Amino acid sequence: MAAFGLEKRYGKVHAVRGIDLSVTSGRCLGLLGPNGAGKTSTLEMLEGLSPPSAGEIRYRGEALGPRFRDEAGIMFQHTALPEHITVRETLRLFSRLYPRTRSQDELIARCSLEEFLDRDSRRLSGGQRQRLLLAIALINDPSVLFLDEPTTGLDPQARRNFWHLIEDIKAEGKTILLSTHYMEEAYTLCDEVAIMDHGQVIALGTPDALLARHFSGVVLQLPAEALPAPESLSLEIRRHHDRIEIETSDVNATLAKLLAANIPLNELRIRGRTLEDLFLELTGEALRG
Ligand SMILES: Nc1ncnc2c1ncn2[C@@H]1O[C@H](COP(=O)(O)OP(=O)(O)OP(=O)(O)O)[C@@H](O)[C@H]1O
Repeated sequence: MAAFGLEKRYGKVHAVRGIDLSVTSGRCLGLLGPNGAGKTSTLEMLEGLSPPSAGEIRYRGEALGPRFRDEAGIMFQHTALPEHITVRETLRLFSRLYPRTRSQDELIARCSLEEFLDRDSRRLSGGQRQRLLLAIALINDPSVLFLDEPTTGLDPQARRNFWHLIEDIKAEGKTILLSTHYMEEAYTLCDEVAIMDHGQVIALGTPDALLARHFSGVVLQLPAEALPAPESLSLEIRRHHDRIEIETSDVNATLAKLLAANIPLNELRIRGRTLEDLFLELTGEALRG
């Protein structure tokens, strides 16, 4: 699936400003960016639900048509589920909408729905609801699956559980397009990421290649109070509210400087670079969750 010169305008709002994307069959592409970056607008165009203001979209070399609709599955960011019916009945209801469906038992097992099958779908926890919405998106056994911020609002454990389900679905060979503002989610699930900001793609590639292209070295973290006057050390330092971070590609030399200045290192931590750092590097702004 590919898109060229994609744009979306809502009146005066130019939400998507000319982006090119492609995802190969069986791979997972992540659209990553802060609130308002244009991820949902882009996904809705790729899903064939919202006409682009400019640009074109191709699926298996053709414009989006019946074949695409037959082979696509969508998990929306907000979905109203029918009320007063159980999870099992909800699945049955949605199954009737498709000529070809995956077996219910398989869907139930794939999305771990067993324990709440007979519960009213309004009584589900956040994680359970997302698993049901995922099952609904998989009913027609799609080749390409769209997930719009599937774990927003979930607690960390539920988010990780959901990631495992997506990994299993990926292993079935499905193509996945996913939007998220969680860098770790993109890093865990996506073969490629498109980092978006203000309606544009500002970086595109595999997570590791993007990090390697922009960074060398690691980040040393210390509590803010450990370095009362860090400026005097001529190190590359970034201040956060409770800690400072020192970027370095020569850990030995940096540690030697800190030791020479009698900086207490008991609480020193070392971390690698993340997609979060990359966003900060590219835009000068932290990602707003
Ligand atoms: N139907 C609409 N009418 C007018 N403006 C819209 C509409 N949908 C989105 N926008 C605007 O377009 C811009 C991009 O929104 P979009 O929802 O695509 O971003 P997003 O990256 O998905 O954000 P979020 O992470 O909050 O879902 C925002 O400024 C938003 O307010």
